[in-house]
Amino acid sequence: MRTFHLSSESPIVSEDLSASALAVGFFDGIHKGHQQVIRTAVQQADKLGIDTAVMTFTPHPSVVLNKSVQHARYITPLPEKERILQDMGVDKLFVVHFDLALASLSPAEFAEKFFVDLNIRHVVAGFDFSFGYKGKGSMKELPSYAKGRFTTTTVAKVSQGDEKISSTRIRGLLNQGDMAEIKTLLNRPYSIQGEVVESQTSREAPGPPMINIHMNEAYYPPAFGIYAVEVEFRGEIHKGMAVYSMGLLRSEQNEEGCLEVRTFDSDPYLYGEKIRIFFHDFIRPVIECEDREQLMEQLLNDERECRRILTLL
Ligand SMILES: Cc1cc2nc3c(=O)[nH]c(=O)nc-3n(C[C@H](O)[C@H](O)[C@H](O)COP(=O)(O)O)c2cc1C
Ligand SMILES: Nc1ncnc2c1ncn2[C@@H]1O[C@H](COP(=O)(O)OP(=O)(O)OP(=O)(O)O)[C@@H](O)[C@H]1O
Repeated sequence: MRTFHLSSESPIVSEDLSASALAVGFFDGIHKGHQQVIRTAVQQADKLGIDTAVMTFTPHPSVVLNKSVQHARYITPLPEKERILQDMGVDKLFVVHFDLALASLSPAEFAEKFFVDLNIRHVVAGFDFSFGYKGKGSMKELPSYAKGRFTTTTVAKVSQGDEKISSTRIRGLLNQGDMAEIKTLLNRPYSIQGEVVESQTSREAPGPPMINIHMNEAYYPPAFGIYAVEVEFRGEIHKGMAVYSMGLLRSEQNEEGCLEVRTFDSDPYLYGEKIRIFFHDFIRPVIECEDREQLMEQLLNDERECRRILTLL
């Protein structure tokens, strides 16, 4: 997959682009609804014998348009999106810089610059996709801008439990730490990749060493708490538990949050390595421990509970 960075000032990439079927939207999370849109583009591309492309935007429009809730952190920051889209068989990813100039393009201008000029022959989006100045363009009018130069497919609403699956819904579940429900909406566990910044035996916690991870600020953070996780490093998956907290005993508490994990059956020295944490379930909120004994007992209970959950996967 190739990634192309575009903006309203430089919309056309310098080379002649091969024809594509395009899925368009912000796609934060690449949840089941998004997957349906992207899979439809893959099917259309196969039918037409052309490439599959996805168009996303950066940053989130809410940031540029100064909305009351601004999404500057993502369920899937750009590198995660690239990884997932590559696995879905996408050939080209267009990352369009979202700024006020882009937001002021009329729907017709947007369709000219970002569909026709990029050699898009088919456009797929969901029932609620809007584009162009004040979001005035919709899938209903898109064929009138296409003037026969591309065809369109509108994907019907994908719901779960009578409610639309959306990035907003998943952000709400991350605020509650409801990783089990998130897994059903994403069709995969929520995961983050981070670098190990400390790999040591904790003064307080019993058992194998804690691994402290730097969680990139671009990720939308989960609720503080203890989670049953799988950890991927050096090409292998290990069962374990994670605590996401303000930095429990540290003298400087960190508003951004600290992520520590402990794997049950291995304790390699991972300093500086990139590892991936898959969040499967919420175990409990962070509690204030009176003494080392209470913490040790709590951690043994947590480990038992995590092992039970992870065995059922
Ligand atoms: C899965 C897990 C859960 C934890 N939960 C708590 C907790 O609820 N309360 C607490 O005070 N410490 C808890 N700890 C311990 C702290 O996260 C931390 O490792 C310990 O306080 C040592 O901190 P230090 O590295 O600053 O010395 C937990 C550790 C692990 C591995
Ligand atoms: N549940 C869904 N069913 C069908 N299409 C969807 C669904 N969710 C999103 N889409 C489509 O996927 C594309 C990307 O949508 P977008 O990024 O706005 O997702 P969203 O989950 O609705 O986000 P948000 O909650 O932030 O509004 C758009 O074409 C949109 O219409």
